[in-house]
Amino acid sequence: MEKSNVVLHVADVHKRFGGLHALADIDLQVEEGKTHAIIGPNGAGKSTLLNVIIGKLAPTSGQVVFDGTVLTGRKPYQINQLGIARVFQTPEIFADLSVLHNVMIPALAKRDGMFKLNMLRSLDSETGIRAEAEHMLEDVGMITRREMLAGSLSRGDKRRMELAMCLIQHPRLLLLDEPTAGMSRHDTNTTIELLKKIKSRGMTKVIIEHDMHVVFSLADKISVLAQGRIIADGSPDEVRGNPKVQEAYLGGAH
Ligand SMILES: Nc1ncnc2c1ncn2[C@@H]1O[C@H](COP(=O)(O)OP(=O)(O)OP(=O)(O)O)[C@@H](O)[C@H]1O
Repeated sequence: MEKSNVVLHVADVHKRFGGLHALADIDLQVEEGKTHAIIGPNGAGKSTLLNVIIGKLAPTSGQVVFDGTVLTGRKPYQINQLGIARVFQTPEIFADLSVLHNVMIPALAKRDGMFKLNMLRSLDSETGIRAEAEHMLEDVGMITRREMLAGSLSRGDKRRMELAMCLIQHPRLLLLDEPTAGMSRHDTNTTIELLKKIKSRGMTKVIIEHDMHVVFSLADKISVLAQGRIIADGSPDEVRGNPKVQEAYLGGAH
């Protein structure tokens, strides 16, 4: 029996790419309202695991269960509709549209069941969703940039906009793939504060991150992947003191 506060359960997942066992025996339980970090050296399998969760990759065996619903076999947009949003390592945005319109599109897509091209024509008449998008942009500190073209934003601002694009969907689970990659220390700290603010609202988060400052600032629980296996699982203090983790990092690229 699964504990009732487990909202995401990756159960006995394996993923093979030909002869490569990229994920082996993965059992991961993410509790409601917590921030769960997945860390590990380069090539450990972190992105593969995230892609299995969001339905971009099918596991070779095992399954992913979200709030009692089996995700395995569903398409990424169906998984998104169940309340899982992902902030990508490389933001997926409409470069030629304004920041405000970019944030409105996921809300329209959620309301209508999927993205349709004719949504782009009706953006200006959607006053309710516009107001909500403005609210989200206030939240992420981007309201003054709402009329800028998304393609002209700095990398840090693109990521903030993308976070607003996720938040407007009111996901139950937010997946963050290296949310501070390529950011300056100042932008990284602003993002940490922003993510802490979201945490205080009770949203569950799974975060993949290389920057240990970010991981230890945010995570309630950490799972450490090395060569496709979870080698340690626990609170930040437990993981920090674990000799297997130190060995994996010393032996790896970090
Ligand atoms: N589509 C694929 N086909 C074949 N091998 C793949 C594929 N995707 C990933 N791999 C391999 O699977 C292993 C895990 O890769 P993955 O990208 O999940 O690691 P990661 O922990 O996210 O690494 P990084 O920190 O460098 O992003 C690597 O050896 C990688 O080369």
